[in-house]
Amino acid sequence: MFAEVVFALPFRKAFTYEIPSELKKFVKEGVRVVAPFGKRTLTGFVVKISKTTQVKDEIKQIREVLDDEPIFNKTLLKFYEWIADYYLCSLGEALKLLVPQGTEVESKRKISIDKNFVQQLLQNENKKNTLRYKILQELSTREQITFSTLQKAVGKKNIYSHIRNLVEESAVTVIDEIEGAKVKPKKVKYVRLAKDVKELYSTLPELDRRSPKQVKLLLVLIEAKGKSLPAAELLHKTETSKAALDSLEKKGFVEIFEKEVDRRYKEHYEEVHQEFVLTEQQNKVIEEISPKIKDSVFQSYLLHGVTGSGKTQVYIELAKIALEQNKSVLILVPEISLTPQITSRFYNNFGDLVTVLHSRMSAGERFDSWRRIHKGKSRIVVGARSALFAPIFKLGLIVVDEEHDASYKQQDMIPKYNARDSAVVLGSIHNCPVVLGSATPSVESRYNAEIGKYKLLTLPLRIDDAKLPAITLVNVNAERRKGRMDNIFSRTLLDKIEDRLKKKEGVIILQNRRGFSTQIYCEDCGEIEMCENCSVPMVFHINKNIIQCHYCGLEKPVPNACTHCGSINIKYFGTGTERVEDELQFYFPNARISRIDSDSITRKSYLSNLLLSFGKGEIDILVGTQMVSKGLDFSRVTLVGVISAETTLWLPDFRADERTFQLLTQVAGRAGRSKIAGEVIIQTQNEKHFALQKVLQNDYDGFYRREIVDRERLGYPPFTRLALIETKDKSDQKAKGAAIDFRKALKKFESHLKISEPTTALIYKLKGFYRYHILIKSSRKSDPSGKFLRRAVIEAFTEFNRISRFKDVKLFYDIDPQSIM
Ligand SMILES: Nc1ncnc2c1ncn2[C@@H]1O[C@H](COP(=O)(O)OP(=O)(O)OP(=O)(O)O)[C@@H](O)[C@H]1O
Ligand SMILES: [Zn+2]
Repeated sequence: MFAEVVFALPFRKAFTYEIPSELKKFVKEGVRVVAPFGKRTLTGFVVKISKTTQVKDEIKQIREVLDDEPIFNKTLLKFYEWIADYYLCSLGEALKLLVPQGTEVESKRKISIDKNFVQQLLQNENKKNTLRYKILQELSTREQITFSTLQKAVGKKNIYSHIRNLVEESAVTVIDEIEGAKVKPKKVKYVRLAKDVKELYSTLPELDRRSPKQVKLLLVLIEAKGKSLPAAELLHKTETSKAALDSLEKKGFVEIFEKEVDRRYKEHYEEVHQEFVLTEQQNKVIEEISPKIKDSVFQSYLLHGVTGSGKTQVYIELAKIALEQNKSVLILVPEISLTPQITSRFYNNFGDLVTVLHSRMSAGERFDSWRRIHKGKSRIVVGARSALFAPIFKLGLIVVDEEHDASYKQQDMIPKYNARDSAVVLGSIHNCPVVLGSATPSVESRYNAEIGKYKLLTLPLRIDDAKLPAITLVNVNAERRKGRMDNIFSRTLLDKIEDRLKKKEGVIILQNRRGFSTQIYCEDCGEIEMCENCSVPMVFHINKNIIQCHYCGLEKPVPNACTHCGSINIKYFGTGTERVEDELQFYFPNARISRIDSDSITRKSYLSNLLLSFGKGEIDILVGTQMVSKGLDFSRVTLVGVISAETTLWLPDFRADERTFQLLTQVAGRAGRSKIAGEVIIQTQNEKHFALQKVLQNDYDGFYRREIVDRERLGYPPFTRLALIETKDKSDQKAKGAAIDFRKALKKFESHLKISEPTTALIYKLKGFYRYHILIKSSRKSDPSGKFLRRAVIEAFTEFNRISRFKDVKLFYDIDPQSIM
């Protein structure tokens, strides 16, 4: 018997292995196996089993099987094949998304060191600035080191020839050590009585004289009436030592055994459960979708419901229907740790059937959550982007809440998938409806609704007849001329805040930049303080009293003088959330103000506690970045202020207007969600800008109509499909050379595709790497599925590898990029 195995490596083929007879029972399609690969040992996925093989070369054997039960079946495999094909990665790289991190088994190359001998060699070395000397120096201090650690330590990659020499000199040996899974089920020691109580009682008096502590232990266990207790808890409670317990075990009084515990992510945010009579518009939506759940019919819906229209309750009702049908439910939300309210509402309705999956959980919690889903114990999965890959077998409904949110796109790792678009494919494979919900649908989804690919459903009214908030645009330039600006605040906004503080109503202030001031500028030489690894300005953080790069995290002390010319004439520009908080506290010394941004949200309980306090009225004003615009549902918020609408407006990206419209409409939607009317003040220098005008008029459709015309005229999605090619290297010349060569390799596709010349990326240098971009556009008319575009990129890559001197330059493809910066 043979197994076809794929690995999470960039090889687009499967490798054939023999299944040794003792593993025959366990190797099935859909399990993970450990197998030799080249000089290493790796974890791979079995995608096919066959009786015979055409392979003529030597066939290696599978070493180990990791899963008792398959983690994917033929249906699910189709989905991962689609991911690999569409986002241009290997099937193994796609399947890697399915498994929790830290569960793979791999070999690591290690260097085992004869320390004394290496120290001798080091002393005999007379040249002290050679690479060999540096290597010996590193080796002389330890017994073992991995190749990669040594490479990092000496700052060079090409250490192999030196190591080979050292092996010949018998100073070191190279070993391949297999490292087991880092994340495992958690087992805890439990104790229970091994004899019956009567028998025990008769021995107690005797025992009490010699070992009163042991008696104490037994009494607690007797009290537990046959139930087992965790050993740690038992010892703590009785203030006894492990020795006492061990001795009881030896005497046969108790039994100590291991029990697996379920690690659950603890939610800090809780709401009281509420029952509702559904509104007519909610019922209409549910009536439309529920037959599709019952009959297992795929259909994608765009649910366009204004802010506060009760979309969450629609999802909950639909989930109830899926559960009745014995099916599971997947709810995707953007950055789940920011949306504790929706999670809490699902817990309130479905209790233990719910599990969450997100990046703030520990690896162990995620692993246990994954296994609960796999076993079918957790049937409602609420999670961020990566929850799309939860091992759900009987899926009855997929919801993508806030479908317009950019966080659904994986930007950093391969494959760079979009969870929203992939969710639609997943639904078609599982034959279930997919609901994309938003108050501000993405232009692409709205267009898909227009051409009938998605079905459009609407919730045009707010719950309880609440009115959408009244919005005012405040022109800061005009206000400044009238002397009605106090630094970054307009009088208009300050007056409104004062009024709400008096009435004890909640206020939310948005400034979509963190830090205190976002640029440090020298008035003498005109230079801006830049990051040394990235071509972006350093940001001043007053709380930590540092300057920081928001791209690579580099922190430095605040400069006393310009680092270019030494002048002390330095000025701070640009407003971040810290400054907003600081100034607010100055104007309203008695107000209770809290800040929400990625600097302040460091602990997982912080945001939940903060939102609880805000809900109870213990905090008056929340200041934050876009984090405050996402889904917050507090009836006491009656005022929303935006310090500057410009933070997203002038980004050199074709989605800048869309992002601005969405951000402002969403944050405005936090106000007036209940009986008391809400008000929104947006400060801007561009009040005539159409995106802001459409926010003001609360006119999503108007925004869409105008935007879609521009997209068609300029040849952007949804009328074209984009692929962004990025080259990146520590050497500017090499990164540029690779981009030029890749562009040459693309030349023969020019008649069908619009291909830009290589350009420096907008953030030209990032974390020490120089970046070049090529943007490819493929028309939806001539290439509706994008097949031609993908083929062109793959073929160009093969050609590039053949012709280019810059093959070792890092090269990335991004299909449907969210941002082209
Ligand atoms: N049928 C109902 N009757 C009364 N209240 C309801 C009903 N349905 C939902 N609600 C309440 O209305 C409020 C707004 O609903 P929800 O938070 O789901 O809005 P939303 O559509 O998701 O808005 P946003 O897009 O702004 O996040 C919530 O407090 C919710 O509990
Ligand atoms: Zn940087």
